[in-house]
This record gives sequence, C-alpha cells and structure tokens, in this order.
Amino acid sequence: METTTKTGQPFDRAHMEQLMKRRLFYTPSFEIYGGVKGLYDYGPPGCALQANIVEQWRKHFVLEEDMLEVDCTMLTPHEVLKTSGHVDKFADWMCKDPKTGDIFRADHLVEEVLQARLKGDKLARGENVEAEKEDPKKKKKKAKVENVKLEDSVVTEYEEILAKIDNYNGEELGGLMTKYNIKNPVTGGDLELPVAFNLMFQTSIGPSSNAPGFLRPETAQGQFLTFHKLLEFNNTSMPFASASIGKSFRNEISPRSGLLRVREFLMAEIEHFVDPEGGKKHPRFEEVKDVELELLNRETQLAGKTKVETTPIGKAVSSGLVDNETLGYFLARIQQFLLKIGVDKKKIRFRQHMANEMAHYAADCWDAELLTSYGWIECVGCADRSAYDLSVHAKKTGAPLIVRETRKEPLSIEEYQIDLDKKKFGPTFKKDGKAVESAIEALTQDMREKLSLDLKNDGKIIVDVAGVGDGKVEIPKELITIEKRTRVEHIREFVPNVIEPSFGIGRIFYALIEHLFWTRPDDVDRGVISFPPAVAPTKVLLVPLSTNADFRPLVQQMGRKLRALGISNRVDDSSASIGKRYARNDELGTPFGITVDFQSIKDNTFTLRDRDTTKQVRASDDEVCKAVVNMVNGTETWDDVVKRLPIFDGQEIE
Ligand SMILES: Nc1ncnc2c1ncn2[C@@H]1O[C@H](COP(=O)(O)OP(=O)(O)OP(=O)(O)O)[C@@H](O)[C@H]1O
Repeated sequence: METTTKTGQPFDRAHMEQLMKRRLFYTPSFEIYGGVKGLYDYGPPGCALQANIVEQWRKHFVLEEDMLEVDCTMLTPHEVLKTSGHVDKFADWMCKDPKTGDIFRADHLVEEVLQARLKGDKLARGENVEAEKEDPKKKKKKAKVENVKLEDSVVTEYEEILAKIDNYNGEELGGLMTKYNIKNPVTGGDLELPVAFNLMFQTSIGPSSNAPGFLRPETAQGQFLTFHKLLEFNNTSMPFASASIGKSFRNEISPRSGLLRVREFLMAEIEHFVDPEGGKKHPRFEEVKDVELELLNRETQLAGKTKVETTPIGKAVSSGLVDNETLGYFLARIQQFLLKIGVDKKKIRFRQHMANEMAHYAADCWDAELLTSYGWIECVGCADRSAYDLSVHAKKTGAPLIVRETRKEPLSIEEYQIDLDKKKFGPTFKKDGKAVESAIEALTQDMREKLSLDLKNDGKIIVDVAGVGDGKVEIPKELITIEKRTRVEHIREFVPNVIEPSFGIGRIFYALIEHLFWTRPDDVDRGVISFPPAVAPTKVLLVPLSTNADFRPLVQQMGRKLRALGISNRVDDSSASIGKRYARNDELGTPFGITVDFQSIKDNTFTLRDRDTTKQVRASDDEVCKAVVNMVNGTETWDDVVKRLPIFDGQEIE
C-alpha cells in the first residue's frame, strides 16, 4: 500500500529496511546459518528504542494508573492452557499443497490473491497502480498481478470479502477458495481445504517428559492465576489493574512483513478487573470523554466498507457502539500513548471485531490499527474478556478467583432451607450417608420447593442419589425438614470482568519507524527518523569540530555532564565532515547534536543542533544541558528553546 512521509513524499520501504539493517536496528536471527523465519534480533539502536517505548508505556499506564505489575513465567503447563481454551482453540487456518508441501495461511492467501486480481483489474482499466518495490527474490512466493479485467460485480464481491476477511472460519475460507478458484500462487497447483493449526509451541517441563507444557502465547494467563494474590495485595479493593511486559511465542503459519508477524515478540498487557454490575463504569472516564477516535464499526465492515467515523469516545460509549466506559477509557488512553511516542495521528484507527473474529473468550473487542506500507495493521488489541478466564480457572482448581465484598445494605433472601436430623440420618443410611447428604445439599431452590410439598403431602421425599441402590433414595419426614426462611446476606461474591489492552511492542516499534522515516529533499539518499526525544535511542550526538586533540577534554566533560543527567549520548570524533557525521546520526534518529569548536575552548559555549530543522543555538554548557533535559522530559520543545537561546548561524556545518 502506498503511504507518504511527513514531507508528502512516497514512503520508500526498501530504503527504510536497508537503513534498519545497516544501522543495526534489527536483523534476522541466526543469519549466518541461513536464518529462521519470524525470528529477529535487535541491535543497539533497536534495543534502546524498544526500552524507551516500554519505559513510556510504564509511565503512561503502570505509573499513571497505579497498576500492579507482575512478571510471570513464560513456560506454562498444559493444564493451564487447556483450561483457558488455548489448547483447543488458539489456531489459524492453514492449507497445504499436497504436491509441493507448500503451506499457506488460508485467510492471508485468499486476501493476497483477491488483492492481486483487483490490482490486475485496475491495470487492465488503465488506472494508476503503485509499483512493487519488493526484493525480486521474495516476489516469487506472492500472488501474481495479471493484467485481467474483472466484471464490475466481481470487483464489488472481492471488495466486500476483503473488508471482512478476518470474519471467515475454516469452512467459509475453503468455500471462498473453491468458488474463486484459488490455487497455490507459486505453482498454480491445487490446495487441500483449510485445517486448524494450533499456534502454540509445545515443550515438556523437566527431564521425564511427562509434564507437557507450552511457551505462553500471551502474558495474560499468568496475571489471571495470581488474581487472588493481587486482590489481597490491593487490600481487596476493586477495581484494579495488573500489567505485564514480556515475551510471547506463536508458531505463525507464515511469518511475513518483517517485524509485523514474528514467532517471538514482546507484549505489554493490562488486565483491568472490574465489577460486572453497574455498567463497567470507569472512575476516570470523564478525563477522556472528549478524545476523538477514528472508529470503524462492525456493521460498516459487514456491509463490505471501510469508512471510519470520527467520534468522541464519550459519544461512542453513550450510543452503545463501544460496549462500556472501561473499554472506552482504554481505547482513548491507547491513542494518547501512541501519539505520545510519535505515531502519526492520521495513521491510527480503531476497528471493531466481527463476531467470528473475536477470540474464544471475548465479549467485545476493538483493535488499534496503524497504517503502514503493508496496510492497516493491528498493533493493540483491546478486548472485554468478560469473566471467562477467572471463571474457568476457578472451576478447574477451586481457587477463590472471586471478589468478596461487604454489602452496603444487607440483602434479605427468601429461600428453602433443609435441616437433617443427623442423629437418625447416620444410622439409617450408614455408608451411603455422605452421598445422600451431598445430593440433598445440591438440590436447587425449585427442587426444594417441590420436595417441601411432597414432604407435607406424602410424609416422605424421594431424592436421586447416583450410585446408591437403584439411584432413588426415600427419606421419611422424621429425618428431614424443608422450610422457607429468610437469610440475610452481608457479603456479596462476584467474578470480576476483565478489560484487556494488549500491546505488541514489535509492531508498534515497526509502525512508528515507518511513520517517522523521511528524507531531506536535498539528500534523498540519507534517511532521517524523527523520533520524539523521549523515545529516541540516543538523545545527543557529541561532535568535536575536527580531530584536533584540544577538543577532547571538552567533549569528555560534556559527555560526563549529560550522563549524570541521565541523557544518553554518543561521540562521533571520526574524521568525516561534520555535516556527514550529523547525517549519519539523523539516520539513527538522534534528536540533538552538540558541537565542540574553538569558541567552546575560549568561553565554554556550545552549539546545540535540532535534527528536524537542522537549526542551531549557542549557549553555555549548563544552558545547553538544561535545554536538552527539558526537551527529553517534554517540558520544552525546540520552538521554545529557539525563543530563549541565541540562534547560531556563524558556521556552515551542514
Ligand atoms: N505474530 C505476531 N508478531 C508480532 N506481534 C504480534 C503477533 N501476534 C500478535 N501480536 C501482537 O500482540 C497483540 C495482541 O495479540 P492478539 O492475540 O490480539 O493478536 P491477534 O489478533 O492474534 O493478531 P493477528 O490477528 O494479527 O494474528 C497484537 O495486537 C499484536 O500487536
């Protein structure tokens, strides 16, 4: 998909990817062994950028909302993920070419083939179609674009299918493949119908190999399993949220699009636990209700369209489009976070999940999608997981994953209560006594009402007790009384619902770089990445004007001073021209440059250069450091700085 940079130029993915590789932002893992698809290593600027994104995330969510951060293990026993539903349902649809053994993810294949045919149709109609800039070696595996005109009605059908491509199950995808004659795009051979492929990596824990386990596919389960401990830690006060940052693993069928679909990735997840009664209100919703979001709702997609509506989140919640305040609150906060780290506002939208697309546990779900040259990509999922996870784990283990709350007003409940005459009960039923007693305790209120009448009318009741005699046990009125009484309940028990914003840090990392990458019109070969100072891998480049040894003490002094202030910096004292050295660091997204020149030796003043405008100011070391700290902390912008410090234009260094 063609996107543009901040200067309006077409975004050049090949250029950006080449820069990422050359400057070691990230690189394929095990490359000298030929690499493994979907696995990447991060180099120094990539590590620093990722750490800074995570730091901003912690500040924006964990600190601001007083969340309880946990770090749970990645190795998860089979039983946990069986209970959560992942063993049975965490799967994508894949189809195989029986002749070549090629494997495709079914929804991606249908999407790719239909998109290629639509592109071919445009070509045939003489419309402008963006040229592919992919590596020609990679192109082989892609669906071919052929110059073939389609019927208008077919174009509409294809567009409708693409708008709801995430909503099809395996059978429906198989139907589409048959109907539209979708084959192996490489060989044109027939494909088998889609089958489910579980995405979890299986392993065994311990040497005996009889304790099967998985690498976790999300961090969420660990948070659910510690819910009762966290509630206790939080002085049993609700609502509260836990948070976790850590690696997750998914054995993707066909990893592709660089960092966007990988097999190991960093996730940052929040589990916000909320009382299901009272409409899932959020105490801070007022603060965000006017935040406008671009919303693409379920109905629009089902109608085969992709039109977004700009809507204040307050309105989206009050109209019922977004299910509740807590979900709405987090959608707004997600957008605020993305903007803070530098994502382009014009390239964010929130897309509601369609019914089939929702994960097996979700009640409502919206994805924050970012526009990239690969199209709109889900970078944050925000789901209302209802009480699903806590309920299934509590049922399986008996752990109290519930909230017990003293009622403000005690609740009076009319109910049928049963008393047994224990003295007579034991001798009458002997070894079957326990089983009979349990069966009586399990009787529903409706059954108790009916049996109370039987007791009155017949002087006895018959109860079903599996495994005792013929399964029917008679109990005479001498052993039992059933009466309607009033019980006063002071404590309320409930299973909290969970709203879960789930961030894929790698996807955000990649989309952010695409949004911030551009080239200067006078030097199109050199990229610039306009990271906001807070997330930039390195904040300051220190450059002596030349290799003259007299500059060295001042460079060292400035480096020490910046480090003491917590500002990362790097020295480039190579013999390259100063303009070249700046350009090299524009590629790394370093926002500020400090030059040490002859004037610095005389009066301890330095020039401070802004990456985006290339403008400079000149001031004392203290003033320069203060300006940098303020800009990194976000209390000042470059525009503020140029208003209060003298502009420096005495030297042509660019
Ligand atoms: N294979 C992957 N590679 C990188 N990030 C991923 C991958 N799968 C999921 N994520 C990230 O984790 C977040 C939460 O995961 P979630 O289960 O909601 O994704 P998903 O709906 O399975 O994604 P998709 O439909 O794209 O496979 C996503 O929004 C995304 O940012």
